Amino acid sequence: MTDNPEQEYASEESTDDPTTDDMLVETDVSGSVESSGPTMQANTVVRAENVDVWYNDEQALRDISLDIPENQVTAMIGPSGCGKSTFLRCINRMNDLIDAASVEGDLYLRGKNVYDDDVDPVALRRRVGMVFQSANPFPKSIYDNVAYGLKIQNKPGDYDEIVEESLKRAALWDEVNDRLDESGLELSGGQQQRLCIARAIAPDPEVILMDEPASALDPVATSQIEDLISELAEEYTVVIVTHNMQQAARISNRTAVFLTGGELVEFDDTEKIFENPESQRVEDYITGKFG
Ligand SMILES: Nc1ncnc2c1ncn2[C@@H]1O[C@H](COP(=O)(O)OP(=O)(O)OP(=O)(O)O)[C@@H](O)[C@H]1O
Repeated sequence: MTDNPEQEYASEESTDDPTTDDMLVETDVSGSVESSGPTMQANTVVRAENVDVWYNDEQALRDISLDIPENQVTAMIGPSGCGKSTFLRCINRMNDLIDAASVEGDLYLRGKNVYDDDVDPVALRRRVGMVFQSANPFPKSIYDNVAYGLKIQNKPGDYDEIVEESLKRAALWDEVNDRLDESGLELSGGQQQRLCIARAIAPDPEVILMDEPASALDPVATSQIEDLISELAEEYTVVIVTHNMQQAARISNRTAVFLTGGELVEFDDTEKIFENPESQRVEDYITGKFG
């Protein structure tokens, strides 16, 4: 346990030794839409129902309910401290790694409640990949950064092929294919972030969570990441937290607006949120009157 879930997540990934039980639970987590939860639209991948999160006595999220659709980019926006990252971390149970955090309510991945006792969070996180604000490649070669998750899971398959395909999908292959043995730490910031995206893609997750993935990058690298996110949504369901409203407007299909107090105030098509929001508070936020 730690106050730094990002660090814990990386070390957990790197030391994981999958068991047969993990694999069983993995099958459950990826089960059919009808598996054990509520009936939901066929294109709903993640459903939150009445989710509350506390850090000790402080409530960070209040009664959050929303459906995240498949093969789309869903953006989470809102002022600092309104709970966007906390919500993202509910989806792959990263909040389990924070001692002070407690989660109530239901969070389904394809109809299976990820907080059920029989769900192994490590198996869940193979299904729900994550990319963080600051690129965090392992101190290993470019190749090993991408292949590492496969190796520790003993995943069958042609690793060379998977590494190449993942780097291509992350729009990095052309820049690194002649130096796969070099350290991932020698890449530029934008390349490191694309390497982390390739690492997240390699185990073939269903959902990719991105927590401000471009906020530490220059405009050119940011634009590359934005293009990449739109392409990724053809294959994966992407959920992105961003402080940058223009970025949400550019790349997302749906936008959730969280406001101070951990409330989800509006969730709708991105165009509707930015052009004609229902809530005055959302309009004030979008137009920069506060936040
Ligand atoms: N590890 C933690 N321990 C205690 N409180 C926390 C922790 N992480 C977040 N919080 C609190 O929970 C609330 C929501 O934080 P969170 O980081 O989810 O918001 P956010 O909208 O993502 O903010 P930002 O945009 O600044 O990243 C804040 O009040 C924050 O102080």
